[in-house]
Amino acid sequence: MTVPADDGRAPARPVSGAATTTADALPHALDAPEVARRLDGRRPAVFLDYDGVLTPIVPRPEDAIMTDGMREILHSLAARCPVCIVSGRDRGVVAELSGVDDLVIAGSHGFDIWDPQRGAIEHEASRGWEDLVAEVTERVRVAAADIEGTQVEPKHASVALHDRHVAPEERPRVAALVDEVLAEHPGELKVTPGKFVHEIQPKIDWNKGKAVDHLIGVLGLDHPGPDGRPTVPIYLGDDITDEDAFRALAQRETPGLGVLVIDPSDAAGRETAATAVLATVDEVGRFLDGLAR
Ligand SMILES: O=P(O)(O)OC[C@H]1O[C@H](O[C@H]2O[C@H](CO)[C@@H](O)[C@H](O)[C@H]2O)[C@H](O)[C@@H](O)[C@@H]1O
Repeated sequence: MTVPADDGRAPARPVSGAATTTADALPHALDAPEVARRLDGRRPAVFLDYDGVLTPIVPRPEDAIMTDGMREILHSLAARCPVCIVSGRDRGVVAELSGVDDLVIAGSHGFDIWDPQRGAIEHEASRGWEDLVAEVTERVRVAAADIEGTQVEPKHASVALHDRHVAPEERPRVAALVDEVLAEHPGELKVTPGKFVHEIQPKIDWNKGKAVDHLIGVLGLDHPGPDGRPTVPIYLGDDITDEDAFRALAQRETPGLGVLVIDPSDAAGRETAATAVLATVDEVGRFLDGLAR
């Protein structure tokens, strides 16, 4: 078991509680008998990460625009089963970049959940951290201005400090800034890892996994669907933060299905609680298209 460091930095590998393996040992979701077996006779409820799953990773966050084709696949799937997007981004940004405003979106790593039918979905971590996040966002914005190439993304319940365009030799300065900010707020903040991004969040026991479990309860997805078939939750994600959701599904009484989207060349080094893998956003489209039929 890897225990989180006490400085708020997330562990590099998933904390146990669900069995993990390296991604190169997992079957491919498009032809895995295990996936077919778990879906057989069941209605899927599909939870989807955004960046790296519904859109490829691109150099600038604002350019991750979902294709019309993926939007059609999502709508066709949503006509047959529940579909929710669960993103580290703000939900308004997800709606704008995806062009989707009629699905449940859990934004800000699941802190901010909106259902077009029910409105805001409240939970135990819905509020109480606003002043802290505003203060930290301003602190990071001012300090990062001195480090060329950084991009600060203010968000509803966190601030993302991107360093993709920072010279490699300057990146330790970005990490040092994050450490400084954490040290200024002992016990109040955590930083979750991402792809060339440090996500500084309130240190609250809430994450994508808790959000998915909460949604399953609120949306009644732990009961059979209208056609009487039992529901099986499926989560597709690519990041370390998505491991919380894979674990949450693996630990359910009737386990759900986690699908890790990962370039095969990175798979040997990635420990995961997922059940199967896909390699690209195109394969995600084919997998969802198959579920939609
Ligand atoms: O949970 P997600 O929906 O996967 O969001 C994770 C973060 O994605 C975005 O950053 C990442 O994707 C960008 C676009 O491809 C890329 O330029 C960046 O380097 C990546 O870190 C987003 O900007 C973050 O706010 C999300 O938390």
